[in-house]
Amino acid sequence: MTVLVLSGAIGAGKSSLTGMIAKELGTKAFYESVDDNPVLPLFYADPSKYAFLLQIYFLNTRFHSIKAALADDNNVLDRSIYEDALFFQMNADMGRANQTEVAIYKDLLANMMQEIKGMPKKNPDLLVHIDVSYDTMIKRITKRGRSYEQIKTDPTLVEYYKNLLKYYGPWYDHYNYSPKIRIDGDKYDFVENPADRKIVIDQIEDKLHEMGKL
Ligand SMILES: Nc1ncnc2c1ncn2[C@@H]1O[C@H](COP(=O)(O)OP(=O)(O)OP(=O)(O)O)[C@@H](O)[C@H]1O
Repeated sequence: MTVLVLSGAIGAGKSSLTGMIAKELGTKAFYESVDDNPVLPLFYADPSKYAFLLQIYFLNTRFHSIKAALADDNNVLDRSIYEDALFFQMNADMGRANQTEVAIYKDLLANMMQEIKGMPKKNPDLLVHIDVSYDTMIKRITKRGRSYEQIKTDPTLVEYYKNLLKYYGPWYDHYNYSPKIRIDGDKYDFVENPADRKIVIDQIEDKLHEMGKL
């Protein structure tokens, strides 16, 4: 039983790589559903009003998929629950949530994680983190074209995205729930280039071999 979890900034390619890993390893993919998230467009339009509600929404949906994934056999999840606290902390630091909201969120998250501790598997086996620069992130966000994420429509997102990348470095360094591997998302275009895809998949499989999971 092996559970992999992907992490990385907006547009890093987590969902695409999740599908590729699942296909290669013959495992089941769990996707965060973005397009039917009713709070996300509200949040982008008015972050201060909806930051807390958005976190509660994500916490709930991620808890659903994490429970299903950890109770089942070999799985790949396209986003880790551990990154949500990073997003919320950053939004709070930007003045979009108050300390009471942060405290309630952290308490609820800790309470939910206690429930996971009682499950057969408590943590993922491997975190696959995709590193991207600001330029790559913007290229992918533009290519994908979700209207509310575009910096052309909302120039304040430039600061939001740059800030997010600043939070991701220390977040990855401190992550210690499982072994981890870093993928260079600038160097390897695993979506468009089959040779790059093979290199990335090999890196992940080598890591799993090294861990005795393959
Ligand atoms: N905890 C969170 N707080 C605020 N916004 C979040 C949070 N989690 C995800 N988002 C937002 O949800 C959207 C989707 O995020 P995410 O990075 O998971 O998917 P994605 O952009 O499709 O990634 P990828 O291209 O790597 O698959 C983005 O607009 C992101 O800013």
